Amino acid sequence: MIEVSHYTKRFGQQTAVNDLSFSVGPGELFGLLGSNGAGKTTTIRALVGLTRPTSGTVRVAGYDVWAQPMQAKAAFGYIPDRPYLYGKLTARELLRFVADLYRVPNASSEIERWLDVFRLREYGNELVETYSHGMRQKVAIIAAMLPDPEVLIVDEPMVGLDPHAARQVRELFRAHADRGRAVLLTTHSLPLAEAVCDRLVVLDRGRVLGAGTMDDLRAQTGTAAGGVEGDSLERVFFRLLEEEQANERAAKAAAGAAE
Ligand SMILES: Nc1ncnc2c1ncn2[C@@H]1O[C@H](COP(=O)(O)OP(=O)(O)OP(=O)(O)O)[C@@H](O)[C@H]1O
Repeated sequence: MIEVSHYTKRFGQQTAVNDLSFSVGPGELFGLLGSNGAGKTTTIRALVGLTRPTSGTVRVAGYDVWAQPMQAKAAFGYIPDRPYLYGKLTARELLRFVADLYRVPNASSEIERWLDVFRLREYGNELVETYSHGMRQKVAIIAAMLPDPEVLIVDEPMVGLDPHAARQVRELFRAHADRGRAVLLTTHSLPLAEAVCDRLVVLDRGRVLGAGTMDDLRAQTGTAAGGVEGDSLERVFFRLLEEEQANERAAKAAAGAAE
């Protein structure tokens, strides 16, 4: 349902993402991890049609996001890390607007159900500009979920959410995937990624350091083979970064010796 094939994005001289390929199928919750500046948001922006790949292709629900933007955009919901919401609308008005755009069946009752889920019903007639950061985040999540999208694309979902809402959202994404949808999320929360993701890609400075299930990553970093089965994603993540740094030092030393 999501296919990223040899995606590369350059900004001037800088390569933000280099030859990234992965796919996310129905029923899968997929995590894109990496340090600051790794290329996560750049990848997400390509998937939702906000930035054009320098090379490679990105497809959502079978549609090339750049060649068939209307079809692709109808198939996914997007929760950005900094959502833009029309502040002069109330939450109900904004959600009604989204429901009309996507022709959501039983829109009124669906909107009320979602406002209930996030305990926003009593604030539903307040202007969004009066909302706290977390409340806006919840409205952005509802707006993406209302059309029940085949593909859900989420950039840093938990920022600003209280612990109760964060748990709800985690369960919501898992349940969405379990209903045969595809969910792609980026996060800095390794415990979150470990708890909900079926497969992961770890990026660093635009390159893939590791990819696969938790077991694949453990095998790749030698932590399972070394008898430390059950190693946390945090350990695996740091191991991948350490290995990358060691490889770079070795390459530099080899280059120095050759001069
Ligand atoms: N519009 C742009 N112009 C120039 N460089 C950019 C642009 N957008 C992103 N970059 C660069 O691309 C690289 C990857 O950035 P990106 O925002 O994708 O990282 P990220 O993994 O989402 O990081 P973070 O965890 O900090 O959000 C960074 O070095 C960033 O400076």
